[in-house]
Amino acid sequence: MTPRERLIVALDVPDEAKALDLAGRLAGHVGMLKIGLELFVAEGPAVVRKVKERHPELDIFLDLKLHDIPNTMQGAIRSAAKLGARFITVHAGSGVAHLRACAEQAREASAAAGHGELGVLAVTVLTSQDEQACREAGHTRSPAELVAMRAQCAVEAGCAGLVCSGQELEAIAPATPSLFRVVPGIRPAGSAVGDQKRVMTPGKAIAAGATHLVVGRPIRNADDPAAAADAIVAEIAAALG
Ligand SMILES: O=c1ccn([C@@H]2O[C@H](COP(=O)(O)O)[C@@H](O)[C@H]2O)c(=O)[nH]1
Repeated sequence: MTPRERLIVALDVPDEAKALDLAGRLAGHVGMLKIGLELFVAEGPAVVRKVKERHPELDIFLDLKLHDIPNTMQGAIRSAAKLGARFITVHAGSGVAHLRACAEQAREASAAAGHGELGVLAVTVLTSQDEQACREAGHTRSPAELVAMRAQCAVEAGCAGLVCSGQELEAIAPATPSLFRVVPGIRPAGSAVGDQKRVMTPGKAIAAGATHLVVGRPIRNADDPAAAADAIVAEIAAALG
């Protein structure tokens, strides 16, 4: 995988026009585009087809963070496979059986759809949650302990990968050698942290074992998003050595 292929940009914009504009500026500078709740709720699956049609070279990551009964999540996964998405996210907190149902459905549905494999990524603990947020949500374990437990669930369930913060990577990388470790909460030095709580710079996250970085505001809000993406790709390349 090239350094550029490791960079995923979050298209967290309110409509298709803004998504296509940002995708156009970033094509050739990033590896994958992430469509999340804001854009998907506004524009629906049509925006996925439109972005893919304009930029067939860029994979689409559907970050819908499914959290429901297995039958309902499996239906959403069949629909995502028909759209030709590369990744879809599922919350890991519901346990191995739920994750396994999703991972098995993704393999079956992507084989049937013939678009290439849809990988299920298990979201361990949101990077916007710190110790206090986990306590308030009723957990007695720390974010790091929860991430380790849920990473194990992702392995047992046969998920393609997991989502965690850079801060847990060193602990979980040895136990997840064949999984994609997709890391949001990425902040180049000096960038505003915003609502993220467990953050890391691009270089440190790659050095700690991230396979992919997810970056939103530090690229989207830059005066020159393509130049901001290039700087992160250069930091990834330097960390890979
Ligand atoms: O734990 C998670 C899971 C997903 N995300 C998503 O990543 C991007 C991050 O955007 P920034 O603007 O760089 O903070 C965003 O789309 C989130 O929904 C996450 O941040 N943490």
